[in-house]
Amino acid sequence: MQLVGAPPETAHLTATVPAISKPRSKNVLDLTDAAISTGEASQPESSGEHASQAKREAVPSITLPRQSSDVRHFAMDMGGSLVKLVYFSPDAEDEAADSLRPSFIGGGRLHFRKFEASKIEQCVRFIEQKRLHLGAEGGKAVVKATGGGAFKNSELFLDQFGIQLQKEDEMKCAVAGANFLLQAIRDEAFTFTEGRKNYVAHKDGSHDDDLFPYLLVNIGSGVSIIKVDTDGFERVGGTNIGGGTFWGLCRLLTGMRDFDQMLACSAIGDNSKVDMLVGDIYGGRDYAKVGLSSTTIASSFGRVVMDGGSLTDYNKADITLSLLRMISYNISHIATMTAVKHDLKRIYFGGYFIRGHAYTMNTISFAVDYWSKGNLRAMFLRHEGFLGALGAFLQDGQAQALKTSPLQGAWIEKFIKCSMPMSSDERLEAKMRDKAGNACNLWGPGESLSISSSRTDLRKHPGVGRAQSFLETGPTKADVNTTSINIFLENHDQGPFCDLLVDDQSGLESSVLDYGSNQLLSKAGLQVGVLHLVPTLQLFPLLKVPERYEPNVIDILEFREEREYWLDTLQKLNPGLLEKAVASECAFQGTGKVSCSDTHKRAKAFCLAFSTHLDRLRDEPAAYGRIGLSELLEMREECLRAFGFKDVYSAIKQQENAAALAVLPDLLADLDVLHEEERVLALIEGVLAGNIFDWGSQSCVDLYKNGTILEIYKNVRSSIARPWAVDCFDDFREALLGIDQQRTTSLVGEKQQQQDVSSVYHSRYKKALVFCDNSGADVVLGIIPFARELLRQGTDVCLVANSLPAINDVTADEMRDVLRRAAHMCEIVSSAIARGHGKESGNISNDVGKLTVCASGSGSPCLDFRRVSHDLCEATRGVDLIVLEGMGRAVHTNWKAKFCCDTLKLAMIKNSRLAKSLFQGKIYDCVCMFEPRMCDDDGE
Ligand SMILES: Nc1ncnc2c1ncn2[C@@H]1O[C@H](COP(=O)(O)OP(=O)(O)O)[C@@H](O)[C@H]1O
Ligand SMILES: CC(C)(COP(=O)(O)O)[C@@H](O)C(=O)NCCC(=O)O
Ligand SMILES: [Mn+2]
Repeated sequence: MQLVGAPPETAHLTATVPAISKPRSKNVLDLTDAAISTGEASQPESSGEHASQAKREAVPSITLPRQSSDVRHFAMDMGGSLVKLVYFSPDAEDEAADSLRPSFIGGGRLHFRKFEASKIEQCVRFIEQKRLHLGAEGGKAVVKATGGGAFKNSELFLDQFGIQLQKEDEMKCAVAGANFLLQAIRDEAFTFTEGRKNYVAHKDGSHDDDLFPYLLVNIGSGVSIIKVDTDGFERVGGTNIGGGTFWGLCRLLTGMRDFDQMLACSAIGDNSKVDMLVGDIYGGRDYAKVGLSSTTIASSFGRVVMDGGSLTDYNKADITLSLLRMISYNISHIATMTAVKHDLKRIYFGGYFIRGHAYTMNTISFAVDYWSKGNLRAMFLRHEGFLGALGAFLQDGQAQALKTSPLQGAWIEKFIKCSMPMSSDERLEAKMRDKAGNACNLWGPGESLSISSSRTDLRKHPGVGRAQSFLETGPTKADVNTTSINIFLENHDQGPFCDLLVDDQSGLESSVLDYGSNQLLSKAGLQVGVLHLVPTLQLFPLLKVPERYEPNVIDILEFREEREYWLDTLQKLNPGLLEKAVASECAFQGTGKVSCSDTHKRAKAFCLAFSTHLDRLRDEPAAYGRIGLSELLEMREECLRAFGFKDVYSAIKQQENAAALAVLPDLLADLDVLHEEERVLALIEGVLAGNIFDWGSQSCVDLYKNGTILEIYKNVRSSIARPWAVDCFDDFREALLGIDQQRTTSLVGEKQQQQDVSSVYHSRYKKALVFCDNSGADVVLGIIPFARELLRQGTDVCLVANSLPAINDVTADEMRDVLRRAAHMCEIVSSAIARGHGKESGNISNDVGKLTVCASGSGSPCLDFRRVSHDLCEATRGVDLIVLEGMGRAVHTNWKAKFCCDTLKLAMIKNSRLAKSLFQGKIYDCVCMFEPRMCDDDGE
């Protein structure tokens, strides 16, 4: 093989168009592609008491990937009970992330915090610590503020920071926040019935009739009831009996001060001890004539007088529950009547009172259904408490940008879990506080920590939450109740019992368990009720019906068995992954760079965090929104990254690439002597055989114990016989080769004779996007020869690979490297690369297509076409063939996806259950699915 035309080492293989930068003034936020995330990963925190307190109160942050980094903004909603703060942090500060994800530069996140209004000094200190008060280039930050506190605290902010709060109307802000969330954030709204969240699909704001008009019931200290329409809003009602009423009365009657403690306490209450029920009045009977059952509350707290009781006679839990029901029912009643009066069909409940609390939401849902006679369903918002603060934030000049930016597809959610990456040993000290508030090590010398579940406190609270300790011996679990509860942890080495406060419903609140400055257990570990999202990219332009696109083939939310199978499967893969994660860094031991004990701890922490998410999903499948297997697999990668594991399979990928590259020239020579028709088959077989190298599948990992990659490849290669489980090969060959004059002649004339390959036929495709899967034999011996054939026949080829590592998938950078090396072995590849750079090179004719590489924007083994890189979207120009390779990209996701051009899906199925459920097949079956273009405007 002649070696010509290898591009210079520095050359880039991508022929992507530079990102289109939108005109943007300094103080205008660019909301394009915004999304939500709770990740603290990009937020190195100061470790002070207040900072960590505030951190525990985080809710999902919203990512604005297109925001320029010189804007500093924050906004506040200063209510009667709570001060809500929304602030923006540019991603550019996060150097680690920058180096990893070039396409996300210029992004940022909106973070959410709350403070008690009576403790405004905590909020001030937080702002100081975060340096939020400092504007761009040493100037002052722009601060929008709403709520009464904006007036009340005006001087405080002027004195402290020299900041003049820019006051905004409270109703306007609540509405702006709600509209924004409902239109732009996927899975923001949900109904809640019998403990189950059902997300409400809006058509991403593109169809206003889907959303407007609606009634917004904001339950803060008091309640505002607002009618919202496309062109404005009106406060049509309200009630003074609100969240503040509950908080205040409960405090008076029970002595408790903490709102969440109150909610937790109510969980074990029995309101019939305090409330007068219909049955109490009717001698145990129903009042059937008007449809009241004997158990209906006739009079909240009415029983007290009946019993002649005084405060000390009543249990705190009973009082609390009675209060919670009284207030929730009352608000729901008024809200429903208001909706009916204004003929509104949609009713959303917001405000911090709801607190993501299951009982509150169940009560409201029941009451709305009851009073509307089944005509209305209560809907809730994930960012319930932050409508006003978010709305205030959006008042800052950027509201215009929001109105003009095309929302559809711009704000798409994705979930990440975990806390920020840990680098220092100090951070690795998992800390928790004992009863006296002193920090004690979670990992003691013997690392033996257990949850003593014998405590009656735990038994009393049947619950949905779950606490876990992570030990050498495996996790110990204890059930906890629905909000905060003391779990007594016994640290054998350290002695003391420790309190672990678990918050499960909303994930907003505190845990006394802290992982360094990192709150491993509260955020990453016990991750409760919070959706984590990462930057949104763009909708892939070649999707046939974007509105109906659903990446996942299996619905793990709907089907319990499927869900449990995949949760178990991922759980079982954890120990092997932990081993690989450790090996990926400990191999470098001795260079002084990585401490192995640090690595071990992070690996264990990763396992704990990820397993905890899996457990959480077992208990509450919709906890993180409508997620599928693709999101689970991605969550695993995000978790690894968050615990500092950048590329667990890096060494393996390099070895496999080298081994495969060593035999590439021979393979190419073998292929070149084949007749074109046989060659196309051999090439597809090669792709399918190469796809067996998947370190994410347990069966494959077991297989690798029995041979080298080349042995395995050869074996598989020789046993890949047609017909495959799904076999559209003939159609593809037909589509590729076409029946042109030249080919017909050659077939008729000299069928058996070997030919000068480059002149036999011309591919019918102008440009192919090939979505590649794994490193090693897969890309080198499967994809490269296939792509080379297309190139030789004049098709331009863009090889699309991950932006970030995921299992052993090839990344775009690795792809460039592999191609550079392949170019030394093959003239076609080197010429095609040069042509991809706009150069002519070598003595190959201009018939050779252009070869480019493009990063997909993904860091997952699957692919969600709702959010791919801008570069990829640009690369779709002129594409008439899409090739999706691998189980993750072509089967788990996109099996049913239809595109506006011919599509070839190639994969080996490395999971028995999947093979069975898709086509009654078995493990290692292959699929070669070919789907001709699906456009309505067919016919050129
Ligand atoms: N951690 C908490 N501390 C205090 N109140 C809380 C907490 N969580 C929820 N609440 C409830 O939320 C109410 C405040 O809701 P919010 O929407 O912030 O209204 P406001 O703007 O009037 O302060 C409180 O009166 C209380 O009922
Ligand atoms: C993560 C994967 C989708 C990657 O497959 P690929 O795209 O490389 O073909 C696959 O390894 C998988 O589904 N694993 C599930 C676990 C198992 O079968 O053991
Ligand atoms: Mn893969």
